[in-house]
Amino acid sequence: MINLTDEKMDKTTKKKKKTAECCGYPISIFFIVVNEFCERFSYYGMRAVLVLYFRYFLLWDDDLATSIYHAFVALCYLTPILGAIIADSWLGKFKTIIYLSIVYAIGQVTMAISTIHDITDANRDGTPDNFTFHIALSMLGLILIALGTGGIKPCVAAFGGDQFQEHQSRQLNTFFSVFYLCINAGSLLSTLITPVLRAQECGIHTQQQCYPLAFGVPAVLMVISLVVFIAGSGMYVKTDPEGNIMWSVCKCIGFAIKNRFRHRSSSYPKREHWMDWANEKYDKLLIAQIKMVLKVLFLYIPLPMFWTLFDQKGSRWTLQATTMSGDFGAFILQPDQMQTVNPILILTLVPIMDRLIFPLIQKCGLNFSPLKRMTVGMLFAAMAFVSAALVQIEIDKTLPNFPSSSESQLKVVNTYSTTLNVTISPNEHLLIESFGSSADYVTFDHQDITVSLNTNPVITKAFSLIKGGRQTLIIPSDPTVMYLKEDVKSKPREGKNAIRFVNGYTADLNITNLDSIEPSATTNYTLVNQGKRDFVLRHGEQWCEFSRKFGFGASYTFLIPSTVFSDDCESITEVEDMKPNSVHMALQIPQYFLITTGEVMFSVTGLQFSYSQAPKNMKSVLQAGWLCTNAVGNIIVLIVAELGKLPKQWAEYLLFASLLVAVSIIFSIMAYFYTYIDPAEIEAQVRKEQGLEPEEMEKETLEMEEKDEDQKNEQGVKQTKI
Ligand SMILES: C[C@H](N)C(=O)N1CCC[C@H]1C(=O)O
Repeated sequence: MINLTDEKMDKTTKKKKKTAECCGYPISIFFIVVNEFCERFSYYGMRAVLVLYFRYFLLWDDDLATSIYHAFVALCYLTPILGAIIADSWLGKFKTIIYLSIVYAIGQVTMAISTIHDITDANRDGTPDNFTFHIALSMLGLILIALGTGGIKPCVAAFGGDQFQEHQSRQLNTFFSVFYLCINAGSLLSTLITPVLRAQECGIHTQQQCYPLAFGVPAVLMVISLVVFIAGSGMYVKTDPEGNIMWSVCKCIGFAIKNRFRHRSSSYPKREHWMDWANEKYDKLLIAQIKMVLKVLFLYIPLPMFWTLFDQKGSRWTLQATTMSGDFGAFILQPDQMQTVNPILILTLVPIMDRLIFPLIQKCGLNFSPLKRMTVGMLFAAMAFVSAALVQIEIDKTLPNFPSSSESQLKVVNTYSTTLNVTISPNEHLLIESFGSSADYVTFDHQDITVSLNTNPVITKAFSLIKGGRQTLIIPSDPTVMYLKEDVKSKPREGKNAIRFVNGYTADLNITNLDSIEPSATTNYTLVNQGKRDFVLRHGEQWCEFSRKFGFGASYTFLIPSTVFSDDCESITEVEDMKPNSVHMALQIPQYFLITTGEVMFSVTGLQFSYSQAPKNMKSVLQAGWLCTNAVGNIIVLIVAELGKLPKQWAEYLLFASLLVAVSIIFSIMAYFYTYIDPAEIEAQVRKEQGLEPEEMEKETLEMEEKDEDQKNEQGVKQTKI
């Protein structure tokens, strides 16, 4: 009885139901943040191994793999619109989260199943026999995941916000910070764990990289996320949707435009806002709510530019890291692991900003409003790209001088028994000792060359070089069969090292992990990771072991002499085709620090702002609008990647930085004209203007709800708590 009265009291005063609290916070938010942690673990964990799955399981090329990856990410940030419409117009946030989480979990399970190679590996050779099956299943899984993750994302944040009372605005802000911390804790753990799971070997018939485990664990986390959310069910404040609000919004906007057009003559008096042209037909409250949403959405127009820079962490910055050294002494960092610096910094910067920096700024009497924070956040991101450009300039100083598209480069390797005088027409003369090479590549601006060796008799041979390519002229023990071998002309991917062997031994050789190599032949490049690597050379019963410590991003040709077994591999000569990376990855930390500081100011604030400025019945819609800025940012990255790059990478970084500075200036001007609103206050004011005094409103609401309750009780329908 008492409970019912409390509930009615809450409803009449238009306040939300008070839920159980702990330290001033509703207990229900515990379930929401744990749910978000598990969901983000699931999402980022799956994302961490997705490109590798495309590349090495489905055997797609780099371009297709990265394009599909970015398209998937963009889709994940477009589907929030769908989720928001379902939540605000039809099911309400609670049910939308549950139903779409089920879709999401099914998607993750489908994805995990699609990675089991044994399903179609009838001949048991370790590779799937029916790629179409795996591609179709994984695409279905990805579509379900995008629908799920995007669909619930605007609802979870807004649903969390709904748990707070009007007087809890300080706690509400802290909630959004904690929410962001959970996102990043989930992201950090999963991006560390899933690549390790992927590197395990598993399988029924043959042992392969364990993609099913790497995708299976995120699937389990998604199920846990759903269970945790349902567990909190009894404690949530659940606001019901107010009919098909999106349809009403569209009709109202359409009518306002049509009506304005009909009355375009100057004889009609102007109206304050173009939406006021809907006054004739639509409720003033709906018009006021649409005005609030449109005002914020208009402000969002410049925001995708921030995400365009932010999302390049995973692409351009990771590529930059592949040209750097990740040797930190106590540990080795791989180029793609550098990305984990972002969530690590979020976990430290959010509390520092919230507890120290923002209160300090406030104490100094400065008004650091949300929109100012977002502008400063953009400027930090621009500075991050200036820092990336400076690092790039340092890297460029250490990079080899690669040929331009009209040039060709040539190096000479001599495995003949004596020193040779090599003349390359018209006027290149090189003296190359036995089992040695020319000091560096010689650059030609023409392709046709003639090579002469000072053997007796003189050997002369004509070659055509590859335009824009790098090649090595291999002179074997029989110089008459000298030949060209193509070299790598960019830094090997992922910071690996490209190595190959020239067989100067008189018979076939077997080398660990390589095919058998004939006398005088040269193997193709093999990529090896940083660190000490051992190779065993074998011919029949004879063998010797050869060890080499590798850095990052180098390329070597190893020359095997005929004496290789008699001196226990000691006489193998190393020719350095490309120097290892020398600029340290630690130099990327300032740019990560700057972009993450920018993210805290921009993204956490944007999340809070989108919630606080939205009318009650359109909270998810505005969250979706906010997430869409991220989708558009990703699409711009895709377009930029397709259009190609500026000739100098540092110039491209500076271009992006300048664009973001320009955009942040535009945004600050727009923000200057924006007046912060209290949507609840505006709604109450409009109601008052409509002639409903607060007491009358309360009475009317109470009467309506009582009638509603009686009807439901009569029908034996279980009462939903609001
Ligand atoms: C991992 C990022 N630091 C991050 O938290 N996000 C990037 C896009 C928005 C946000 C997220 O919700 O994942």
